[in-house]
Amino acid sequence: MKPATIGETWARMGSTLAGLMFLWAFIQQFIPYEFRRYVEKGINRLISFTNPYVKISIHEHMGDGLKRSEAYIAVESYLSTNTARKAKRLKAEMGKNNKLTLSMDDYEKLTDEYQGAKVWWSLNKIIRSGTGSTFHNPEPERRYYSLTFHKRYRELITESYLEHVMKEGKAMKERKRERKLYTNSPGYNWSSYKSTIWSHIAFEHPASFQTLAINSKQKQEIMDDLVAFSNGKDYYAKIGKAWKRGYLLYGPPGTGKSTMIAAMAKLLDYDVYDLELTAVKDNTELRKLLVEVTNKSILVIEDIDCSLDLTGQRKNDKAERLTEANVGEEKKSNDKEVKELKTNISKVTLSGLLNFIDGLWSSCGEERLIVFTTNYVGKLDPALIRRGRMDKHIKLSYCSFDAFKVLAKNYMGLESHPLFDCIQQLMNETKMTPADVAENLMPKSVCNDAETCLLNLIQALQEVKEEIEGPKVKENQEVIVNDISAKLNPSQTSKLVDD
Ligand SMILES: Nc1ncnc2c1ncn2[C@@H]1O[C@H](COP(=O)(O)OP(=O)(O)OP(=O)(O)O)[C@@H](O)[C@H]1O
Ligand SMILES: [Mg+2]
Repeated sequence: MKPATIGETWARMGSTLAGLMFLWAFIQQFIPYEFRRYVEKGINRLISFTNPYVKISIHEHMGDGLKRSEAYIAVESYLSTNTARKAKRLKAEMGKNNKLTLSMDDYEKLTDEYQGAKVWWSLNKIIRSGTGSTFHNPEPERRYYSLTFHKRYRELITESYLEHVMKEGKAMKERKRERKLYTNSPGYNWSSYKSTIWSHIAFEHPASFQTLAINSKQKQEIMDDLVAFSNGKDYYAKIGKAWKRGYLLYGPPGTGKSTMIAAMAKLLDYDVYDLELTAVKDNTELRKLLVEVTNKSILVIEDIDCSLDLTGQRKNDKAERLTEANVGEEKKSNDKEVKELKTNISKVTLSGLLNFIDGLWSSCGEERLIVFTTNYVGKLDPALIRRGRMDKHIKLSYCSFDAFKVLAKNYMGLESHPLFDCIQQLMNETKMTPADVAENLMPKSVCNDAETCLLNLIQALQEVKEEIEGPKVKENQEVIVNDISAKLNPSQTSKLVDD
């Protein structure tokens, strides 16, 4: 008799195993559970002994289940390039620049080849039943990728292919990354199987350092500082400091503090975490939030003077007043309000915040900027803003002529105009925020041209000056403006005076 080939032997063993499995499936319903488990274990051992394939699982959530595993995310990105070409069932999601990104659908399989070795990837999920699911909180699903390959490639796959997948996947993720704006919104559902306690949207703010209207020297200095920080990994390691930097932006409302944060995020391609401190219950919750902040990000606390002590203090004061007035008819409603006020007071303390910015917790994660904004720098506790915590203090002030030129270029495409001299003179004598200047430069109707916008601005500047110095200024200024206007456009000569 002719000896069987290796292929035939495998085929025979496979069909015998399949027959045994079928038989087992039929008889197991008549066998007690304990015994069934024992037999199943034996069958699995037998299969793994005869099966020449190795399987590696990469789960989406590891350990405490809060954070998505980096390995899973890298595999997801790595496979996404193959997915569009090879997979038959795909999932589509809106990605960067409103482009659809495709990824494998659940239970789909893909093949890949690496240095002559063929591997199979599949996306599977485990559904945890019995956790009391509802319509709004469905059963939690745990996804995982399975990688299958022949055991003769074990070394190649575990030592080289997986490293290649991680490296390529991370690089692809970086290329496709879209910036995100995170918030710890108070109405957020803190369900245990959400992957993060922050909620986010895509961050597509149009502001950049090119459009930011501040003194050009100050702008260059800030940009250089930011770029040096983002390239400073080795430097921070050398000096033994956590790779983070604090910025305090202060100045009157409408001087561009929030706009600058958007410009910083665009320059460095960082995510923004907008921390609403008053919505954080206590220091423990603060720590939880901060541990979740990813690298390459800006953690922002806006209006820091209103966020911490002061708000808590004001609420405390009101609660105390209401408690004192607890007599007669009002007692019941006051009691309710006191209770509400007391439960809503954030128990985050200054020391809790400082501990995070500067203490041991500050070293978790790297390449992070922390930005505080305030209108009243004098109200802040000096401990909070001392150098080392807030390394760079940036004052944003009223609109200078230099800053006005940036706005004129952004809003009207103008680099020079005869009216600029008059505006420069007025700007030296008055104070107007960039937000107000920008508003005056916006056309108020479709037929408004650049010159009308500039005249509007001059009028607004005159009004501000008049408030400071009295009406005599206006008369003098009108003469100057009308002279220029008459030269520019005789038909509009008396526009300002008529207005
Ligand atoms: N320096 C600036 N450069 C360009 N635009 C500016 C600047 N300052 C203000 N603006 C414009 O004014 C608007 C308000 O500015 P922004 O919100 O950045 O001010 P802010 O300093 O954060 O104010 P607040 O203290 O009230 O939060 C922005 O939408 C922006 O268009
Ligand atoms: Mg702001």
